[in-house]
Amino acid sequence: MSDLPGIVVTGASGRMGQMLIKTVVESDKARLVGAVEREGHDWVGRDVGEAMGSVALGVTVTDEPLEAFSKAQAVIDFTAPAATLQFAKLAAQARAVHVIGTTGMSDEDIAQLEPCGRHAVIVRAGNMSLGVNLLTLLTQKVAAALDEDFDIEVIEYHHRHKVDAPSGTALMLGEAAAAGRGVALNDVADRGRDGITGARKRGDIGFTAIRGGDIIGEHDVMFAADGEQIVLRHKATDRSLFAKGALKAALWGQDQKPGEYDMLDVLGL
Ligand SMILES: NC(=O)c1ccc[n+]([C@@H]2O[C@H](COP(=O)([O-])OP(=O)(O)OC[C@H]3O[C@@H](n4cnc5c(N)ncnc54)[C@H](O)[C@@H]3O)[C@@H](O)[C@H]2O)c1
Ligand SMILES: O=C(O)C1=N[C@H](C(=O)O)CCC1
Repeated sequence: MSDLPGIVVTGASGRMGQMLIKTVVESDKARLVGAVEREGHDWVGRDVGEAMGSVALGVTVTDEPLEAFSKAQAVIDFTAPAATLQFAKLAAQARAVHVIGTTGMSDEDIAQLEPCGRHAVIVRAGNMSLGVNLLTLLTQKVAAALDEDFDIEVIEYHHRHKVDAPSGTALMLGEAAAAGRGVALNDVADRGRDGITGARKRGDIGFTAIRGGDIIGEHDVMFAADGEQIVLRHKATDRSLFAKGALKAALWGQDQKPGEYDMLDVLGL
């Protein structure tokens, strides 16, 4: 039996779930020990490789997360907020590193992770890519250098299936811009304009969400003043980017003390 860290992937049939399974199986630094789907899903009870239309991997998809987590060193979880909250408690119980890529979590949801982080390592980020995490630092720097003559707008573009807005990445970038300005994002965020909105309020950080086709994920941070604009942009062209970042976080988490971390910690940025 290999002593490589054992990984469970939740939401195994999802866009990210399948990409994560492929990434773990192809890695020589980890092994796949479990695949979890929701109760009633037609993949439950099937070999996950075969369910993905490929060769058998010897891992049967289960709807019993605790049983799967107890055999693992890490859980990689890109699912939905309610599932992630349940998985956080179970990963803490199993003392497994919990890598959370799920977005759309409310402030109340995020607060519920705190007790879990006392027992296990949690790494959570709305975007696991090096490029976006670097972009948060650049955004903070540019926002700090410019005054409120520059309106800040975060524009995000995603595929037609995405269910949450603004994207987790857009919120990370908004937080970074707010930090650069020395304000709390919740005090200045302008989300979802419609109708007679009135003119833009000075100092607001706006969010625009575009949904269509198969766009993997694109983000612009626009600083717009009279006579000039600066646009910082990240474009993801392959979902494996997020899966590779998540696996990196799961491995990094093996050597950390219980607590809540983000990708800046993992990447040492
Ligand atoms: N942080 C990042 O880098 C990053 C990158 C891409 C996507 N995401 C986020 O990951 C999440 C998933 O995205 P997706 O495109 O793969 O969505 P998806 O809808 O394709 O997959 C979600 C999967 O979760 C499963 N699921 C839901 N509830 C479950 C439960 N209780 N138990 C087990 N499985 C459950 C669903 O059945 C589905 O297979 C979204 O929140 C998305 O925004 C984050
Ligand atoms: O496909 C998605 O959904 C993505 N979600 C993340 C977000 O909300 O920012 C990262 C990009 C892809």
